[in-house]
Amino acid sequence: MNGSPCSIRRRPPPRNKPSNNELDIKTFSFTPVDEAICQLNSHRYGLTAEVSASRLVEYGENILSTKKPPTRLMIAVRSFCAWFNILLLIVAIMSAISQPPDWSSFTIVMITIVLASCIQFFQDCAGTAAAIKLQAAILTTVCVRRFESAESHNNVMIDQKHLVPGDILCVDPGDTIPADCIVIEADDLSISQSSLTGESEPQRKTSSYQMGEYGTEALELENVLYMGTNVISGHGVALVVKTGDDTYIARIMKQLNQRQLLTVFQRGIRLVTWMMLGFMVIMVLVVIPIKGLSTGKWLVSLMFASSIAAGLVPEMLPVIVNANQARGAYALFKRGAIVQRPDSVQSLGALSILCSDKTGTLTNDEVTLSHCIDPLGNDSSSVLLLAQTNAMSQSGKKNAIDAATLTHAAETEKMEGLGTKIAEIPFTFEARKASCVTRTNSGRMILTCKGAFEEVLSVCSSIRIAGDVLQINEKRLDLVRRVRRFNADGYRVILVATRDISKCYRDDGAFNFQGLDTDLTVEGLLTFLDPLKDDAKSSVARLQELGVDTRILTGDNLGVALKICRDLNLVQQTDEVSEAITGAELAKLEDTDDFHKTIKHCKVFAKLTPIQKGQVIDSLKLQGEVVGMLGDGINDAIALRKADAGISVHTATNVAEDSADILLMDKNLSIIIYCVVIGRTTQGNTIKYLKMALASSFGNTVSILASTAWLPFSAMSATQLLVQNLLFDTSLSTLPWDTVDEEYLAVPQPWRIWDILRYEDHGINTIDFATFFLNWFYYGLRSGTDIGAIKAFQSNWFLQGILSQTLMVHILRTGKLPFVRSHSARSVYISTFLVSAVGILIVYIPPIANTLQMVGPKGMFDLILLGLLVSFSVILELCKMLYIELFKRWL
Ligand SMILES: Nc1ncnc2c1ncn2[C@@H]1O[C@H](COP(=O)(O)OP(=O)(O)OP(=O)(O)O)[C@@H](O)[C@H]1O
Ligand SMILES: [Mg+2]
Repeated sequence: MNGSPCSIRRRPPPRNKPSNNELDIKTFSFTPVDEAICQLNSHRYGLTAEVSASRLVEYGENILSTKKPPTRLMIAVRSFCAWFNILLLIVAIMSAISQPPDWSSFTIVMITIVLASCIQFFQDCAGTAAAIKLQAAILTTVCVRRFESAESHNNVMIDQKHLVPGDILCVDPGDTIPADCIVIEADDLSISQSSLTGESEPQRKTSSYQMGEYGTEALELENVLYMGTNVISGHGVALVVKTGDDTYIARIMKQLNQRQLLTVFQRGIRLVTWMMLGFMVIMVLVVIPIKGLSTGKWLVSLMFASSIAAGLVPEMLPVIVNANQARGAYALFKRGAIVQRPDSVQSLGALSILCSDKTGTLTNDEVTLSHCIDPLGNDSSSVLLLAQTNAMSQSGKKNAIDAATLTHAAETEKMEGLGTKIAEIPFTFEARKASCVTRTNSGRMILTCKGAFEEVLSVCSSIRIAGDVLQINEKRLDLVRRVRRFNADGYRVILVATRDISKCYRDDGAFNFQGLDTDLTVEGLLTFLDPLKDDAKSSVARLQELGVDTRILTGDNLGVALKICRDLNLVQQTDEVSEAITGAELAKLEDTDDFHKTIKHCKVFAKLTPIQKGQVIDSLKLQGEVVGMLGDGINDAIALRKADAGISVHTATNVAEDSADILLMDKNLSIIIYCVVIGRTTQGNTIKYLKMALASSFGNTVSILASTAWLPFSAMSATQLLVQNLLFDTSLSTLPWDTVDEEYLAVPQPWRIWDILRYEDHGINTIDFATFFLNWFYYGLRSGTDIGAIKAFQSNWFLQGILSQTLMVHILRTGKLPFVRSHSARSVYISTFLVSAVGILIVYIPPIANTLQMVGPKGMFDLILLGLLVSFSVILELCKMLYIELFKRWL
C-alpha cells in the first residue's frame, strides 16, 4: 500500500493520520462502510504492515491507561501523599512551630510517615512488577487483515496492543473485542455487551450503517462493536476506529474511577478506618477542653491533643491489609494461579458454593469421537462425512466437538468429496446446533445440521434407515432409547441430519438460509467421550469437607450431566434424582416463589443457556451464598463475571479469561482447594489485624481519656505514645505471614464486619488501670510538678503498654489457648520478641530514656509488671472465652 489503500478515488488524497479524534464513533456509525474506511485511510483488505507500524508510533499502544501499570514516580507520589500521611504531617508541623518546638515529636512523626510510606512504596512496586509479569504471561492476539494488493490480503495474528485505527479486524466466537470498531461484514454476529451494560442478552450486530437519529444510545448502535464486549456467536469483520484511551470503555472507566464502586470487603475496611479515626476525633474533642480548663493553656492543650491523635492514626492499616492480599496472591501465583483482582482472594476464603462447568474443568478436555453410527446402530462413514462437512464449514476457532470430529483419523482422506461450502448457520448456545449448506459435485444443495440430540430431533420429520427415508414417528422411541443408554454411560450424543434444499434455493446472492434447518432427515449419531479428571472426585470430596458445595452448570444434556455427578458422588446413584433440573424447567419457574428455592436445592443444572448460568449465580448470591464459578467457555463468561470469585483456566476462550478473577495456569483441580485455604488464611489474618488494631486503638483512647480526667499530668507524653504505636505497628507487620488455626480453615469464612466492630475492649484497659493505681497508690506518683515522678509514671505505663500489647497479639490471634494449643508463625514470634526487647531497652538505657523523658523503673516494678502481665493474659483469655461462648466464634 503505497500512500493509501482507500478504494474511493474521487476524494482528495487522505492525510496519513485520520481525523480520528474529530470524529466520534456515532459519526462513523452513520457513514456508509466504504466512506468510513476511506476516512480512516484504510482498505477493506486492511493496512500494510508499514502503515500499521507508523500509526502505532502516532497513536500509541492500544492499552487503557487505567490498566497501564503506574510508574515508580506515580507510586512514590501515591505512597507519600496518602491522606493519613497528610494528617501526620500537620501534626509534625504543629510540633515544629509550637513554643518551644517539640523536636522529638516532630522527628518521630516524620519517622512514622517515612516508614509507612516506604513500606507502601516497596509493596506497590512489587505488586506492579507482578502485574507487568502477569500481563506478559497473558499475551492476547487478534486476527487482522494485511493488505497485499487490491485483489488479495493475508490474515495475520498480532498482539492486540498493536492494533491501530484503520486496521481491519476479524472476530470469531469467544473473542473479546479489542477496540471500538464499525462492522463491515457480519455473519449472524451476536455480541454480549454485558461488560458495559450488565445486560446479559446478546445483541445482534450488522454491517448496515445507521440511518437513525443522532440521539440514539451509543450502545444501541447496531454496526458498532465496543472494546471489552464479547462475540457470542457468528463471525464478523470490522474497521478499527478508536483504540486505547479514545474508546468508549476508557470513558466509562474514568467515570467509574471517580465514583469507585466498593466491594463489601472494601466497605468493611473503610468502616474500620472511620471507626479508628472516630476514636481519635472523640479523644481530641474531649482532651482539649479538659486540659484547657484545668491548665488554662489552650494552645498547649491543642498541641497535646493533636500529637496524641497522631499516635492513633491507623497509618499502617492500608499497608497491612494490602500486604495480606498480596501475600495471598503471591502464594497462589507460586502454585500456578494468577489473581487478576486482588479482592477475590478474600472472596475465595468466604466461598460457600462452587459452580462448575463440565467440559475442560471437571473433565480432561480431551474430547474424542467414540461412535459414528446410523439410526440402527451400525458404524457409518457417511454420517462421519456429513459431520465433518459441517465441522469444516464452521469458520473461526473450532470448539472441542468440531475439533474431535475433524481429527477422527480414519476418514480424513475422504474430505474431498464433500462439495463446496455455500453458507453456514453458526452454532449458538441457545439453538445448540450448527448448520451448513454445501453444493455437491452433482449440483445438489445439501443442508447439514448437527447438534444436541433433543434440539436437532425436534426439527427432524424423517429418518434414513438402510437408505430409505421413513417418517420419524415409529422410529423416534428406538432412537431416544439408544441415546439414553449412551448418555447413561457418559457419552455426549450429537445428532446429524440433512435436508436437500436444491428446490428452495435461489442463487441471487442475497438468499437467506435462516429458517431452512427444519423438516430434516435424521442421518445418524456421533458420540463423544471426555473422561473425568483423575483428581476431580477427590477434589470435590475435599471441597465438601471444607464446607464448599459443588454445583454443575452445563449446557449439556441431563443424562450426561447426571452420569458425571454420580461419578463424582454429587448425587445419589439411584435413577430418580430430585436435585437435578434442566434450563427449560427452570425457565418455567422464573417469577414464581419456587425459583430461588429450586436453585438452592439443586446440584445439577443441565441444558442451561449462558444467561441462565448467570441467573443461577445471581440467585445463589441473593440467598446469602458466596459463589465461585469455574468455567472456560464463551457460555460461562456471564456467570464468571457475576460470581464473587470467577475462576478460569489460561487455555480458556479470551472472553472467559477476561471475565475471570483468577486464572489457573494448570488444569489440575486440587489447586482450587489450595485457593480456598489461602483465601481463608488471608481472610483470617486480615480480621486478626483489624481486631487487634481496633482493640489497641480503643484501649488507648479509653485509657488516655480516663487519665486526662484523673491525673494532674499526662500519663504518657505525646512523643512516648507515638513511639509506642510505631513499635506496636511494626510488631503487627508480620501478621500477613501468620498461621491460621485448622478450625478456622475448616469452614467458609464470610466477611462479617459487625463481628469485628462488636467488641473491641477484650479487657485490655484492665492492665492500664492496674498500672495507674499502682503508680498512684503504691508508688505515690501523684504530683503534677515533680518531673521525676511524672517521668517514672510515664515510663512505667510505657513499658507496661508495649509489653501488654505485644502479648495481646498472641492471645487475640487465636480462639484457642495461646502458646499451648495454637502457635504463631515464627516471624510473628520474632517480631513481637524484637519489639518487646526494643521497648525494654528504650526504658532501661539511660541515653534513650532521657531523650524520651523516661527513667528506668524502680521499686521492683519489673517483677510486679511480670505479675500484672500474667494476670492480664488470664483476664484476656477469660474475656475471649466469654465472647466465644456468647457469639460462638472468635475471628
Ligand atoms: N460444534 C458443535 N456442533 C454442534 N453441536 C454442538 C457443538 N458444540 C456443542 N454442541 C452442542 O451444544 C451443547 C452445549 O454446548 P457445550 O457442551 O459447549 O456447553 P457447556 O455448557 O460448555 O457444556 P460443558 O458443561 O460440557 O462444558 C453440547 O452438549 C452439544 O450438544
Ligand atoms: Mg463448556
